Amino acid sequence: MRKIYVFDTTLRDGEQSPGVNLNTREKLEIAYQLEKLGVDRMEAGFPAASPGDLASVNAVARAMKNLTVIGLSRARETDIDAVKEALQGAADPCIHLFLATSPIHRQHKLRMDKNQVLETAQASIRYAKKYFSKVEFSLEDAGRTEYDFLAEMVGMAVREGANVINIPDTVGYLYPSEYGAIFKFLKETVPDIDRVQLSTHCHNDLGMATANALAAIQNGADQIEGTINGIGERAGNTALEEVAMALETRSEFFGAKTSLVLSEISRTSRLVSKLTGMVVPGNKAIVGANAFAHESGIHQDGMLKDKTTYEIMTPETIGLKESKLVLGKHSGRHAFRDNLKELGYDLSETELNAAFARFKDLADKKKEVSDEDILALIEDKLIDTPETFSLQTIYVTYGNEATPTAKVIINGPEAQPIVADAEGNGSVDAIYNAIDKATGEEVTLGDYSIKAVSHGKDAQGEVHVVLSQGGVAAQGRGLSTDILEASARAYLDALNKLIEKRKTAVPQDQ
Ligand SMILES: CC(=O)SCCNC(=O)CCNC(=O)[C@H](O)C(C)(C)COP(=O)(O)OP(=O)(O)OC[C@H]1O[C@@H](n2cnc3c(N)ncnc32)[C@H](O)[C@@H]1OP(=O)(O)O
Ligand SMILES: CC(C)C(=O)C(=O)O
Ligand SMILES: [Mg+2]
Repeated sequence: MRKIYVFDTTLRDGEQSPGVNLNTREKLEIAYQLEKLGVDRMEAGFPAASPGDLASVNAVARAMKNLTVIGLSRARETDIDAVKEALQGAADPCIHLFLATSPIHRQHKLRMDKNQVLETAQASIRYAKKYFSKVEFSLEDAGRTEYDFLAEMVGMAVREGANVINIPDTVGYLYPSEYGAIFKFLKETVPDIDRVQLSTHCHNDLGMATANALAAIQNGADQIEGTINGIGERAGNTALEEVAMALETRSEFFGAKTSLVLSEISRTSRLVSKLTGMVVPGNKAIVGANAFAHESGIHQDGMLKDKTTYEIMTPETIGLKESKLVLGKHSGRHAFRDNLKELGYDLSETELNAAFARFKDLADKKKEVSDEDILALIEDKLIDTPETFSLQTIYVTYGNEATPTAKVIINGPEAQPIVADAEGNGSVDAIYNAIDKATGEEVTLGDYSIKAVSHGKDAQGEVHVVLSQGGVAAQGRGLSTDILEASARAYLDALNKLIEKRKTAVPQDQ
């Protein structure tokens, strides 16, 4: 299996993400985690950018004992001097020089012709070689550079003694077959190309950064440059975790592997997200919250029968505990039953069907149904009290400067539903006054409490009430994604229990 070297640039190109600014302490924290992840090379920053960046690169350089620490530099002596200063104390220092080679960059940005670019690059490699035994040279915007000029520049860098030559698709422009072809061309054309390592560095402007990096590997690249979570300039860089897992999962296809400690991927991703403030989208490959989560019934059924039906890699590989079967409106009975079993409930087929119907009702209202939601649904119905009164509908009118009013439609012992309306001190009070009117029951509200039983804006609210009547008290519980509905349900639940207690009460001896 061919080894692909991992060059992490989270601390340099990753930090170039708009809005991201890492201080020395944060850079060090990420660096230690990248070391655990097993990256071979780490670009710690761009020392000429600012005194702060120089200091951070130096702190990282001194801290890392088992890997190469790299500082970025333009093709300028002052930048190279800054890298020299920043990498003092590094166990294995390397300078990364770059100069753009494409016609667009030559003409508009550098305002240099081909010769000037060649000579500037050559002079900078020569200068850097005086101080560094390891030099990487990057042809910025190589992806949009003429083939013959690429070969000329790479040939020069090989002769000048660069150790690694990087061929970036700086603006994420190329299609994998085009990008791969450049590596093939250089391998076949440039004399002594085997004396250097070729490196891939891709950006994700058209969403092809990972595919392009893999195409480069297929065509002879020895090193992959990228960032954790794919952060970086504009749409970001190649996500290292994606390439590492593609090589791992399709090893027979690529015949190449990184030596990353894959089980550290998830932890590294979380840390980088936390410290950079760049949230990982739920659907992000490998490290997104949904990457190992399944919501639809047919997929969940497949997963329960055999995980390979819907997972091409295991969550354990990247350091996660397990896959998730998320219960939601697309889930089916298999996953629902499995979830109930995990929660300690083994329901009969009839009970399961009834519970499943209630679950689907709830799932229509909520994005995700949590274990707490399921428990609340099941336990509420396991202790079944006959319902003398049940809620059909409530309407509430509320305004902070108006008296709240409520109208309720209640199913009672008669065939015809009962309609009543009332005012109150607040919305809940108005609902309870309307229920009293509808049921004709006189009860006293002893206690009222409310809590959320799951999380988020669409959490279920659970209301507890205690009602009393003639010295007899009963508790009621109501559950809904709406707290006013939960309040009404709790009141009716307690009322039904009071009525049951009244029916079964042993008459007192006179
Ligand atoms: C593809 C990449 O990711 S490259 C890395 C990009 N990262 C960064 O730019 C972050 C750090 N950069 C900075 O802090 C600043 O740009 C500095 C300190 C490096 C330079 O700042 P300034 O001196 O004010 O120059 P400014 O950034 O405005 O312009 C860049 C200059 O560098 C030149 N330049 C650009 N690339 C190179 C290069 N590889 N080699 C030599 N000169 C270069 C530009 O032509 C321009 O030169 P000019 O001033 O003669 O027109
Ligand atoms: C500095 C170079 C390698 C770069 O980041 C790019 O070309 O994208
Ligand atoms: Mg880049």
